Amino acid sequence: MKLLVIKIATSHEVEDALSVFSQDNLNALGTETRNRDDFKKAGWLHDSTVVEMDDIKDLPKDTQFIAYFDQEADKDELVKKYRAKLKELNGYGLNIGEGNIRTSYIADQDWNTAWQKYYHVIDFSRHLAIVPKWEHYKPVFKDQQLIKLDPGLAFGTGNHKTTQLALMGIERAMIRPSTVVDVGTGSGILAIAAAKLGAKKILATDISDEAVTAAKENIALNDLHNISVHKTDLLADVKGKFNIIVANILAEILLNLIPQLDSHLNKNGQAIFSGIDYLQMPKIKRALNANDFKIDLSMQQGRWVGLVIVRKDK
Ligand SMILES: C[S@@+](CC[C@H](N)C(=O)[O-])C[C@H]1O[C@@H](n2cnc3c(N)ncnc32)[C@H](O)[C@@H]1O
Repeated sequence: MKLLVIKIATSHEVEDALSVFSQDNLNALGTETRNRDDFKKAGWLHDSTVVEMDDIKDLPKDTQFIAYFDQEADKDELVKKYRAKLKELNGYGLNIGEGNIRTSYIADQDWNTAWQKYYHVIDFSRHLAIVPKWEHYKPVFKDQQLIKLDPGLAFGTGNHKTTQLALMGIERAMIRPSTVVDVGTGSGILAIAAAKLGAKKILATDISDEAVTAAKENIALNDLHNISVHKTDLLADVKGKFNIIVANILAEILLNLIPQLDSHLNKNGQAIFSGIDYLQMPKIKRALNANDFKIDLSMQQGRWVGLVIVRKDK
């Protein structure tokens, strides 16, 4: 079966009115709105990352309103009714934006799993591959470690450059079985990677309830028993010292973590930072220097910087 899709380029001022009109007067099967502002804020609200606006397909100028109808519905009649409604709303002094209306047909799919087609195996490195839980993958090297993931649960699918820089940092830092704390664990991907690369004991922290739940589910999926998950702000309430501290969070938040490094890192401990926009590097360098740390290795992919950090006297 197919669905008729009507897309209107409009403004946020009329999205509620269009939604009520579609459902109450036109018997739409469903409606959806895509606001430019939501895309901008999404990263900050949910996982503190900057959303790359250029990467978003079909980014609306203001608001894109989408309504879905049965394929048998009269397309021309519906378009006519939407045009009249927009004219009416404009008459009330509301901004209706561009007001362009486009129609198309799409296959009626299982919406709960439709997003799965965007996630595939990431054959990341000699040592690591990230495998969505519904896919099968046979490594070429027998000892390549697989991180099984339900990527729908929280930030940390393995696709983002910042996660990949952090993974590279862990690979470099893990030269012996170590204790690790993963600050801002999201899906748990970095904690799981650390475990698979040979860490002894791992603590994963996150400020968000959703991330804590997601990380626990993904850890269970990988049948790992040496990772504990704790809800907290950075390293607040975390006791003890670690060989490795890894954190993939925005620079503004990493600046608050830097003063906590000394009391949570062993003598030869290393911190791995990712999620730093290259423009924020001077601030990070100043803060590290002021806290007696230095950069041992710097990696960059696009605008994102990842760091391996050690004490100055090392
Ligand atoms: C960019 S995601 C990183 C997820 C995963 N570690 C990865 O590398 O893909 C950042 C995570 O940090 C968490 N976070 C943000 N601020 C935090 C804070 N102050 N303390 C702990 N976690 C925080 C967010 O909830 C989110 O899960």
